[in-house]
Amino acid sequence: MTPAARLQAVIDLLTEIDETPRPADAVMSAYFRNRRYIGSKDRTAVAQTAYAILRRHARLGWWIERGGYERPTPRARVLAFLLLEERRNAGVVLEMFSGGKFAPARLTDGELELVQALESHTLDHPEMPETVRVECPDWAERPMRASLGDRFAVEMEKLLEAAPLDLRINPLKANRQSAIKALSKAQIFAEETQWSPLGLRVKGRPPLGGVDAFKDGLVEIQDEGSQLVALAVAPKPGQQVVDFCAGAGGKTLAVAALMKNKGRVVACDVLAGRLKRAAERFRRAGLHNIEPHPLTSERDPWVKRHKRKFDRVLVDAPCSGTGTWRRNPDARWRQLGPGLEQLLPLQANILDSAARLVKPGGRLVYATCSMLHDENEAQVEAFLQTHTDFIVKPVADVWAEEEAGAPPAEGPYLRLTPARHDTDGFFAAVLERRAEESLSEAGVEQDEVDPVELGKAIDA
Ligand SMILES: C[S@@+](CC[C@H](N)C(=O)[O-])C[C@H]1O[C@@H](n2cnc3c(N)ncnc32)[C@H](O)[C@@H]1O
Repeated sequence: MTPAARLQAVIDLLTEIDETPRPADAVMSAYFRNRRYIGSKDRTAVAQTAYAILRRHARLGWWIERGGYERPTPRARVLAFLLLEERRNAGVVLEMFSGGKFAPARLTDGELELVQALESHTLDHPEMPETVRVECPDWAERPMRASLGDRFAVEMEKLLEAAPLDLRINPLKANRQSAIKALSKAQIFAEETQWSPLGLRVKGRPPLGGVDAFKDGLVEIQDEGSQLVALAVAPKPGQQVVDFCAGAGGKTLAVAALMKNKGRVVACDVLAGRLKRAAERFRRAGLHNIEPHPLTSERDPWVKRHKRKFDRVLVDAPCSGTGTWRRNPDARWRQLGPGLEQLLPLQANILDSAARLVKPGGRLVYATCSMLHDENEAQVEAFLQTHTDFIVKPVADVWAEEEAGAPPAEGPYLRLTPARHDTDGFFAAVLERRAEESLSEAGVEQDEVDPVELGKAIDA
C-alpha cells in the first residue's frame, strides 16, 4: 500500500468505528478479516494510526473546533493528526489527499482552511482545558476526580498510553522460566512481572496466535491486574468455586489453574455465548474442573438451590471499565454498555445474590476493572451494612497466607492503578462469611426470613 492508500484505509476504518455500535477492536478485526488482501505490515500500520487517533480523540476534536471546522469527521481527525502529531507540512498533506487511485479524495475548501489553521501547531496548547488534555469525558470527570483526588492528572495521563502485553503462565504446564525459554524460541522476549507470581511482560506487541507456547496452553494473555484479582480469590485444590460473572473466562482460567485442576469451578454468566467461547479456552489450557453454567439473571433459581455451597465466589462485576481505558481508547467516548445509573444497582444486586452461594467461612471476592469509588468501596460498604455476617479480609492477610510476597494493597483492598502499578485499574475486596454459628448462619438469610425457618434456626 502507498502511504496515501494507508491513510484512506484509516479514514474508512474510523468511519466504520463511528458508525458501528461495537468496540473499536472488534470493528478493526472485522475490517481486516473482510480485507485479507491487506498485508500484515500495512495492517499493523493502519491499525496503529487508527489507534493513535482514537487515543487523541478529545485533543484533535478541540483543535478541529478551534480551526473553525464544522465537525470532527474521520477525514478532519486524520488531517489534524498528520499536522499536529506527525508534524507534516501542508504541502505533504495536500499531496497525500490527491484524489488519485486508492488515495483520499482532494481536500474541500473547509478542509483546506483547517489545514492552514493547524499547520505549524503541536497537539498541546496552553489554553487546552485539563479534561481535554487528559481525554476525560464529561460524565467521568466528577467521579474520577472524587476517586483519584490529587492523582487525577497523573493517572489520566497514564491511561493515555498503550497497555503492555502481559501473559499468565499456566502452572499446570509451565513455570515462568520454562515459559520464557519456550517464547524466546519464537523470538518473543518476556520478563517476570513485578506483582503477579504467574505473570510475564512481553517486550513489544508481537502477534502470539501462531506461537507454540500459546497454542499449547503454556501461557494465556492476561493483564497483570487481572491475574492479581484471581490471586485474591486464593482458591485451594479441591474447593468448590463460582465465578459468577465469568464472561470470556479470563479469571476462571486463572482460578482453575491455581486449583491444579482439582475441585470444581462453576463459570456463570448471563451471556451464554461468551461462556461457550470460554469453553474453548478452558480446553486449550487442559483444565477439566470448569463447568459453564448460563444464568437467566443474577436471581436465577440455580443460586437459591446452591446457597451456602461454595468456598469461594468471585464477582467480577460488569462496570464502567474506566481501569481499561489504555486498552480500549474508544470506550471513554462511546457509551456502548449501560451507564453508571444502571451499573450501580446491577452491581449491588449481583453482589447480594452471589453472596448467598458462600458457605460459612467461605469468601466472596468483589472485583471490578473500574477506578471509581462508587463502583468499588461504596458498593462494598453498602453490602456490609446489610450483610452483617460478612467481614472484610484484608488483602495483605490473603497475600501472607498465600506467601505471595508484598501485596499491591492500599488499606484492606486491592486497588491497582496504571500510574502506580503499571497494570490496568482494578479493585478487589475479599469478604469472608463468618464461620461461627449465629442466627443468620443457621440457614436463614437476611433476604428471606421466614417465621418457620426462624423457629428452626433458634432451636438449632
Ligand atoms: C467484567 S466482565 C467479566 C470478565 C471476566 N470475568 C474475565 O475475566 O474475562 C462482567 C461480566 O458480567 C456479566 N454480567 C452482566 N450482568 C450479569 C448478571 N446479572 N449476572 C451475572 N453476570 C452478569 C457480563 O455478561 C460480563 O461477561
